[in-house]
Amino acid sequence: MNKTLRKAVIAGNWKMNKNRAEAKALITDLKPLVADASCDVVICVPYTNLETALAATEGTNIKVGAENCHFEKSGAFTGEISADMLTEMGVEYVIIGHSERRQYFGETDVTVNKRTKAAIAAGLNVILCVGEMLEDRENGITAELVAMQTKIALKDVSKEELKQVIIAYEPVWAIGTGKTATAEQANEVCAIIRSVIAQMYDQAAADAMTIQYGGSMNAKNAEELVAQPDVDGGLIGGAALKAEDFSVIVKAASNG
Ligand SMILES: O=C(CO)COP(=O)(O)O
Repeated sequence: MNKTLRKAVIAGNWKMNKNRAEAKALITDLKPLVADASCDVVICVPYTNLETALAATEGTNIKVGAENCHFEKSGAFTGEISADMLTEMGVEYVIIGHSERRQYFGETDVTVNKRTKAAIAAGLNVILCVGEMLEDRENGITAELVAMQTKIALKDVSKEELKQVIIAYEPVWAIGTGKTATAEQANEVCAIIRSVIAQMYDQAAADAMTIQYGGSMNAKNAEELVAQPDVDGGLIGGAALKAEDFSVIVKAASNG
């Protein structure tokens, strides 16, 4: 399996953090620090910061993403945002199926699949999140669960469309807890996801698939994680809110 076949992607997930002034300041600090990155750099920000982030990153190597989108094109869906609304603004990425959406907002594998397909159809790049809860890991069903999440999320997504998808493996027990998966654990599950892609599509598609790790990745542990053969970068929460820390992770992925 040749890691050089795919590009590492470091994506920040700001979650529900930063007002517009803070967003602008963070991006201003970040720009020079990641300007020479050889991996892709993405920041996924709250809807209210998208316009600010797009303006602040113009002409740079930093791409902008949203943290979710709805599966319908328009209609009576109070509080939702469609994929077309995002692309119209110039947004290029969207996170779909984050565990916080699944845990707190009733997101299911089926709605993750619908949102993934809608985002792809609109031309967005999808960061598709999968990952087990601590209980699942303790019950020894991590591989089965993550395989199922991946298969349902990608139902009816063609091999061509798959090029618009990045998968983020985020063990729920490692998110925001300071408890990182070991490099071996992260690599093991990323490799399982890759084998699911090989089964669903083919080996070439699996080899080309960017699979990130996410969950308490920080400036200290990033290097070891992104050096793993099946880990192609990361989806970063807390550490993405600090320009210096995020840039250290970007540098680690540029070398890894
Ligand atoms: O959920 C995450 C990224 O989507 C990870 O969050 P933390 O890096 O804060 O653990």
